[in-house]
Amino acid sequence: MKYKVKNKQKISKYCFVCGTDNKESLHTKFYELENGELMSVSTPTPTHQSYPDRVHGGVISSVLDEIIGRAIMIEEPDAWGVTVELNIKYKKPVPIDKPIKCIARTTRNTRLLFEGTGEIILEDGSIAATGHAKYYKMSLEKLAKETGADDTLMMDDLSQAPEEVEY
Ligand SMILES: CCCCCCCCCCCCCC(=O)SCCNC(=O)CCNC(=O)[C@H](O)C(C)(C)COP(=O)(O)OP(=O)(O)OC[C@H]1O[C@@H](n2cnc3c(N)ncnc32)[C@H](O)[C@@H]1OP(=O)(O)O
Repeated sequence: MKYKVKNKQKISKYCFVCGTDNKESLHTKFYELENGELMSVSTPTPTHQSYPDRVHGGVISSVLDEIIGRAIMIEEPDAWGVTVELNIKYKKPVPIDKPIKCIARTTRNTRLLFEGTGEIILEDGSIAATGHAKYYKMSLEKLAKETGADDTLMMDDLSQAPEEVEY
C-alpha cells in the first residue's frame, strides 16, 4: 500500500540512530504517515555490521527502540520517554548495503507509561524483525536536567522527505 507522508519528525545532533553529527549514526529519518503510523529509513554502513553483509542485531534493536518510542509524538507531540522494556524477535537477516525501513505505532498510552510495536520491513515486503517496547514518560525539562541535553536534542530535519511511501 502507498501512504502519504504528513510530517517529518525532528532529529538530534549526536544520537546514534538519528544524529546528524555522529559519524557512526544511522542517519535515520522519521516520517509520520496518513494512516497514523511512523516510518523510518536508516542508512547502515559497515560500522553497523555483525556477520559479513548482515546488520548487527543490536543496531536493529536500536532502530526499533527509537521508532517505537517516537510513534507517540504523532498523537502527543510533547510526550518524551525513556525505554524501560524492549523485546525484539529476529526473523530474517537484514542486509548491510540497503536502507533499513521500519514501521511503528503506539498501542497503549497512560499517564505514566506508553508502549508500542514496530517492524523492520525488507525490500520484498517481508518482516525481518519485530519489536515491542515500553517507555516511562519523562518531561523534556527533566530529561534535559538529567542528561544535560540542549537545543541540539531536537533539530529540524533539513533533508527532502518523500511525498509518499510504500510498504
Ligand atoms: C529530535 C528528537 C529526539 C529523539 C526523541 C525520541 C524519543 C523517543 C525515543 C527514545 C528511544 C531511546 C530511548 C532510550 O534509549 S532511553 C535510555 C534507556 N533507558 C533508560 O535509561 C531508563 C533507565 N531507567 C530509569 O531511569 C528508571 O528506571 C525510571 C526513570 C524509568 C523509573 O525509575 P524511578 O526510580 O524514577 O521510578 P520507579 O522505579 O518508582 O517507577 C516509577 C513508576 O514507573 C513504573 N515502571 C517503571 N518501569 C516499569 C516497567 N518496566 N514496566 C511497567 N512499569 C514500570 C513503576 O511501576 C512506577 O509506577 P508507580 O508505582 O508509580 O505506579
